[in-house]
Amino acid sequence: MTQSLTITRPDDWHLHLRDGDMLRAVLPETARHFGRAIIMPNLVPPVVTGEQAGAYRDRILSVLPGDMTFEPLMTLYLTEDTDPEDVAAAHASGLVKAVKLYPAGATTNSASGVRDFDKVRPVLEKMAEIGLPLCTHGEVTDPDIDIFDREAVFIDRVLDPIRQATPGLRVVMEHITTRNAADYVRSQDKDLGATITTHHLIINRNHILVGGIKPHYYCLPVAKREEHRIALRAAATSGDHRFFLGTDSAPHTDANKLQACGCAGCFTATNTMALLAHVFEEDGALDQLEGFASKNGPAFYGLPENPGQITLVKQDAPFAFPEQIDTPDGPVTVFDPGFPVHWTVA
Ligand SMILES: NC(=O)N[C@@H](CC(=O)O)C(=O)O
Ligand SMILES: [Zn+2]
Ligand SMILES: [Zn+2]
Repeated sequence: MTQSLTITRPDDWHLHLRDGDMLRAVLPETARHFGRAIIMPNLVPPVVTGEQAGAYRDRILSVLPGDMTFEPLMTLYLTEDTDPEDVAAAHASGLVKAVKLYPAGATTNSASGVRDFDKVRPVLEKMAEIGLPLCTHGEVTDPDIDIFDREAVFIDRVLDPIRQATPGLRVVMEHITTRNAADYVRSQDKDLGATITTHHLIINRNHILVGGIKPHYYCLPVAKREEHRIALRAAATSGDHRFFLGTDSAPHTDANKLQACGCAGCFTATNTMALLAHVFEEDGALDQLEGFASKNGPAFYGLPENPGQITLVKQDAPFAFPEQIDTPDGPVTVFDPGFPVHWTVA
């Protein structure tokens, strides 16, 4: 029996498109289903100024296939040298929709990130004044802190102090992976939201480590215990408008994933909407999928919802997604949930 679900065209509030050949190869995977995406600025070198964000936006649009519509929502990479006036001008022109905080060394291409949070105080104050959201990679980098605790410690040591010191600053906790993060979001009555990835709704740390190491499940923040995955599922499917989809689809070639020191990132752009339909149905919450993927994000960012719709269809036979996307740099493996998926986007 075929079942179908039509929802407002979704957006992706946390996406890595990279640049050059990789950008050209992965952009259609997102633009096929999503109307817009918040584009992460962690290129090499990073997208720091408004001028750089404008040039990157042009490069994205120049490789968008002619039969697709897609709006890249640009972000700036926060450094200790970021100029508050440049940020304000990039926001005022409509180009930039958020500023991204990477603690230096926390993740892929974060070397130019922030070490001394006092140095970015003037930028944060300007952002609070003009209503420009801060997106955070919320992990401390202190070598003494266990990697599985780095998100929870970030909330206590960095995020909450920043928010207390900067009233009115709007923050999106990106790719949350713990019950602690979901609870923190729920405990705050304004100016705070969180994105949740597709893969963190599906895998826990056992999937990475049991029965042999699975590099394609390795991303940052690393997946945590099962109780945290369950807490994320509860948050995503609850209808609470503070939680919305940010896939963190992060393409790396297989050559860069499958080596002694492999890159962090799961590539989920291709099958995210099908996987989410599976997950939300499993939790008896298909009616909440549209809020999570298509409504809560625009509401947080103060943007209209997308005009179009997509239809998800459930078939009797499992749908075979491509295992890899070919790029001139080499293949990129598509996230494999490890179970048959009967949903697909019509
Ligand atoms: N999530 C990841 O594991 N990787 C991201 C960086 C990030 O979002 O932290 C990437 O750029 O590859
Ligand atoms: Zn991150
Ligand atoms: Zn990311």
